[in-house]
Parts: sequence; structure tokens; C-alpha cells
Amino acid sequence: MSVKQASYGKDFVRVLKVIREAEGKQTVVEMTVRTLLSVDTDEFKKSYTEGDNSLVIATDTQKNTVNVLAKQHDVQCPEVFATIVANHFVEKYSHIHVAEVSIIQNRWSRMIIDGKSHPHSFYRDGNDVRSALVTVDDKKGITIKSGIKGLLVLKSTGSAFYGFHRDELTTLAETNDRIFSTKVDCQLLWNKFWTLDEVKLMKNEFMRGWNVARDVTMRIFATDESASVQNTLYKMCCDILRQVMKVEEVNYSLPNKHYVNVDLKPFGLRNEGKEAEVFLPLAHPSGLITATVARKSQGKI
Ligand SMILES: O=c1[nH]c(=O)c2[nH]c(=O)[nH]c2[nH]1
Repeated sequence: MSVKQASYGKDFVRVLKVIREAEGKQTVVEMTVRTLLSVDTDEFKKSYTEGDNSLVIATDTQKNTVNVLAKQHDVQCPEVFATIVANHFVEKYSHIHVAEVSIIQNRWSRMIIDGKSHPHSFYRDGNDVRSALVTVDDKKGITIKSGIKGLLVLKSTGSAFYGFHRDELTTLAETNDRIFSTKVDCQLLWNKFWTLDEVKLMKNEFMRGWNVARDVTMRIFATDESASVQNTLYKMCCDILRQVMKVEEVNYSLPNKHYVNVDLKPFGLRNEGKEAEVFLPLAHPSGLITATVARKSQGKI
């Protein structure tokens, strides 16, 4: 028997960093970090096969590393900080060739009090999180994915679904007016990078790209006269690819969270079609629509 694939690290390393700026202004960044080091040589695999721990960088050391690097570096851009952490493992330890670091950043938005931004008070203005997944590979370079996870949205009209295939197993009625609700999971794959310095120079573009993705997701969701979740998803991907040239691929995973109109006929009430007002939110099942959209070639969509 042989170890085909192995990696290990620390999960759920929770960090809150306070950034002290001029004149008493502060900013906070809260994140949950996961580190994973690849075990990809016979020598290193002995940690699994023979209990030889001599090359094992303890997961506790990995956790300490995250905290120390968070103290020493800017953590506001999760793509850059994840690269700093992953790059540290690959640079410092000659037997580590591939390190993967994932960061989930929570929302802490600044309070507005009496019309003014408060210098040190924040609130959770949404449960969606910003994610960054970085792999530093000493041969294949640096791969960066940025994401939005858990952005819950709903529109009460402006969504249709008709013309779909019908056969003896089809019962769904066609509709030109339905509720559309989903919990957005969106991921942007950036062009490959080769050095930490190159990644650091991209900080503003990572921040812009993520904001574009969140704005596009909400704008297309709200304004598209949706023919299907599939078609709306595709329009979101194309718009992001048009606006953020250094993104190679966009992936969405969109559950179709169904709302069905309640049958109120037994009570002599009409609750169908244009008169549908009372709906049952269905916990399960939900549809699940996913796609990855890439540029065709030479940056053309
Ligand atoms: O937008 C949709 N796409 C589907 O593929 C589908 N299937 C379904 O039952 N409802 C929907 N809605």
C-alpha cells in the first residue's frame, strides 16, 4: 500500500485584528483561516506510514504562524494575506512544496451615527462572507480564488421558467412570474501568479474584483427578467469577466430555493397566477444550478 495523497494543517484558526489608523480611527478584520501542507515526498510520507514525525510542522506551529504573520502584515486583503501565509511555509521549510491557505472574512461594517462614520464601532450587515483560497506550489506557481459565500437574495417577481422539456414524469407548471431566491456562492479564478511581490501589487485589484462580483451579482439578480436560474447565472459570469480582466474563470453555485403558492381554494380564496400572494418557503428539496464560465480565448467572451 502507498499513500496516494496527503495533506494536513490547522482548521478554524480564528483571528480578529484591530488596525489603528490616524486620529483614533480603527478598522477591524475578522477571519477564519485554514492551512494545509501537502505531504508529497516518500520521506515526508513516513509521517503517515512509519510514525516518523521529524518532518512534521505541528498544526499548532501552523496556528502560531498565522497569528504571528497577522501581527506582522496587512490582513485586509484576504488574497494577499493567504498568499503571505502559504508562501511562508514553502519558503521556510525545504520539504514543503505545496501549501494551501483558505480564509473566510466576516463582515464588520462601520456604524453610521448621526450621519457620521463611527471611528471604532461596527455591525454585521450581512451573513455572507468573503473567501480567498490560495495554493502556493513551488513548481506550478500561485493559484488564487476569491469568493462570495452565503449571500441570500430574493426577488418577488421578474423571474419565469417555461418551455422546458416535458415527458410523462413532468408535473411542474410553466410560469412567467415566480419568486426567485438563492444563496449565492461565487468564485473567481485569477490568472496565475509566480511571486509574492506580484500578488502584493494586485491588492487593489483583488479588492475591486470582489466588489465588482458582489455588485454584479446583486444588480443582475435584481434587473434581469430571468428566463431561468441558468441564464441569469451566465449573465452574472459574463459581466464579471467583462469588468475584471485578470479573472480567468467565474463559477457560481446557485440553489433554487423554492417558494410554492399555498392552495387557498378550500377557503374560497384565489391564490394562483397574478393573485398569488401567500407562499410556503420550501426547506427542501432545492434546485442546484452551477456553472463555470471562462473566456473563450485572447480575453474574448
Ligand atoms: O430556473 C430554473 N431552472 C431549472 O432547471 C429548473 N427546474 C425546475 O424544476 N425549476 C427550475 N428553474
